[in-house]
Amino acid sequence: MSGIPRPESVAPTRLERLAALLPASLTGADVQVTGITHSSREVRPGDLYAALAGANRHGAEFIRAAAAAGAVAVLTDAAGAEPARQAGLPVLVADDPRAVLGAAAAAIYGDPSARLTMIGITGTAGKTSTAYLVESGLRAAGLVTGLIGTVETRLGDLVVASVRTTPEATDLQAILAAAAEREVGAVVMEVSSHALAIGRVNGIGFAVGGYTNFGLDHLDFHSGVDDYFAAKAKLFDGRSRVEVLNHDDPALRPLFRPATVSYSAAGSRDATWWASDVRPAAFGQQFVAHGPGGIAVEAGVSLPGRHNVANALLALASLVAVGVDAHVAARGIAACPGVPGRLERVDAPGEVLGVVDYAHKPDAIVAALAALRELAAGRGGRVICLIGAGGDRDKGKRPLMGAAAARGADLVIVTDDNPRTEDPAAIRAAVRAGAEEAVSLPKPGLSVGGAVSLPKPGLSVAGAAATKIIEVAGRRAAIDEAVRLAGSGDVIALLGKGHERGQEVDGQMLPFDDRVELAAALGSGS
Ligand SMILES: CC(=O)N[C@H]1[C@@H](OP(=O)(O)OP(=O)(O)OC[C@H]2O[C@@H](n3ccc(=O)[nH]c3=O)[C@H](O)[C@@H]2O)O[C@H](CO)[C@@H](O)[C@@H]1O[C@H](C)C(=O)N[C@@H](C)C(=O)N[C@H](CCC(=O)O)C(=O)O
Ligand SMILES: Nc1ncnc2c1ncn2[C@@H]1O[C@H](COP(=O)(O)OP(=O)(O)OP(=O)(O)O)[C@@H](O)[C@H]1O
Ligand SMILES: N[C@H](CCC[C@H](N)C(=O)O)C(=O)O
Repeated sequence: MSGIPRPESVAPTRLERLAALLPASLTGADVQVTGITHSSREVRPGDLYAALAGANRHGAEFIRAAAAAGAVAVLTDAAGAEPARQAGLPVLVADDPRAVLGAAAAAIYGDPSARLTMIGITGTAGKTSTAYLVESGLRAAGLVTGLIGTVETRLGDLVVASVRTTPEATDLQAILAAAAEREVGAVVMEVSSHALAIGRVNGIGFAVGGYTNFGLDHLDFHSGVDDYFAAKAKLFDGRSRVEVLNHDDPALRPLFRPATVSYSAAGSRDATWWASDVRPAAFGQQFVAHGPGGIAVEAGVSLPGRHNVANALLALASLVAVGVDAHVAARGIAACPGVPGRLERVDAPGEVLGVVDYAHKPDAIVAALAALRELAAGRGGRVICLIGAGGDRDKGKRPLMGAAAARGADLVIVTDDNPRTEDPAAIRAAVRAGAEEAVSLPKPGLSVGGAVSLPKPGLSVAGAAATKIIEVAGRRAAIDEAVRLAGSGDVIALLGKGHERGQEVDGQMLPFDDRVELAAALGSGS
């Protein structure tokens, strides 16, 4: 079992009711169900098992296993109906069961999102960071909070590791019902493009939908950039009462409407919320947030980089939209101690600053390195960047990631990041090719803050003449090499793995935490 929380008590729902609601046709007895899952491995007694057609298998193959585990009925498509009948279970047949899964789960768990203030955050980069800042603001307002995202799921004091960024509809509705049981008042959740595309958040009305930015990612899942954009746009199809969009990202323009709340870290006064007087404060930053009616709030964020001013403004605008006082919200955001694996400082002695960041796509690399370059400049040091790309994922982004690293760092060490089933040397070669191409071209100015300048796929990227590029096989060896090459004042940035605790090689998850490895290497002086 995955450990995804379920509610303690659930009022039984009759299949006839679900059949009328979804709609679906019922064959067999009108039994009652007390839970729902899409995975035979997660079935609990009394569950409705949703047997879905997948990219690899049809869930109908697992109906007998689900029945053995205690499933009392099946929700499926026409192809799954016969296997369900053969297993002796009543069956609900819907044209597209995945599309109605959210509605079914919401009905079974008593429509929990209607009892919660829901804040959904989408965007290519910044969802996790913004969600933590929102949660901190909600807490400052005295609410019991829920947070659902890539790193973890938190319901009040309960913390469980997340399986993915946005849970499947069945799991999500169970988590929300458990949240409501635990007196949670407001939930902030990351909404991935996968989730919107396959309907994981169907059945949820959001008080706020927030959008960080649109860049290059997940073209292994989406058929193209337009499809990726259309998936994210679904959060703004009427399901979010207030829509908060990044004014600085021109890609979001098509989604702007008269009632849109916008924010600008670049300080555009055309935005509803805009930042001025951005200044460094220890590792983080302070700024003034200007909002509707001429309000000006002293604000801060404990993380560096203009992109984190953008994340903080989005958090502030979202909090105000759900009724939190702007000053309270700003205090809460500033009090957030940091986000696991997002520009996270490594605790180690010495004159080298070690930072771990989850940047694993081009614009995140641009943003992270821009933030660290400012810090390095203040320390009179260089930026040493360690970068790899994940195996069995979008191959198109690899050279662009290499190029972004070369443009933002003084020294790039190309190494491995979850090679999965691929040849690590071939992945490194693709990343390195992009980095080397960038080095051969003139270095451009970098712009950050939503409108991160991002090389377009297929086009040449502007360069980084003075940057040195080396390749080291094996992440541990690469970290040791980074520490060996670092001098006083330098910043070592390990990009790509952030909060991850494993390195996936050939189907095996080997324990590996960048934060632990870098601290050890810095501590021993490698
Ligand atoms: C691309 C994608 O989203 N795929 C999802 C899809 O998988 P699929 O269609 O391939 O399913 P399948 O493996 O063919 O199996 C078919 C059905 O049989 C069921 N099954 C399968 C085996 C078994 O023993 N018992 C069983 O019941 C499965 O649960 C599934 O419902 O349906 C499954 C559930 O029905 C999801 O678990 C699965 O997410 C996969 C695991 C996944 O990795 N998704 C990632 C890419 C994802 O969602 N990422 C986003 C974004 C992250 C980011 O921003 O970086 C996220 O929100 O995490
Ligand atoms: N607003 C932003 N604009 C550009 N880059 C950002 C922004 N916020 C964070 N980043 C960068 O992207 C990385 C991932 O950030 P975060 O986890 O907050 O985003 P995410 O959207 O949840 O990412 P993912 O989908 O990869 O889980 C960070 O480590 C940082 O380098
Ligand atoms: N949710 C993302 C995370 C990628 C992180 C990076 N370390 C990699 O392995 O590419 C994925 O699974 O594609």
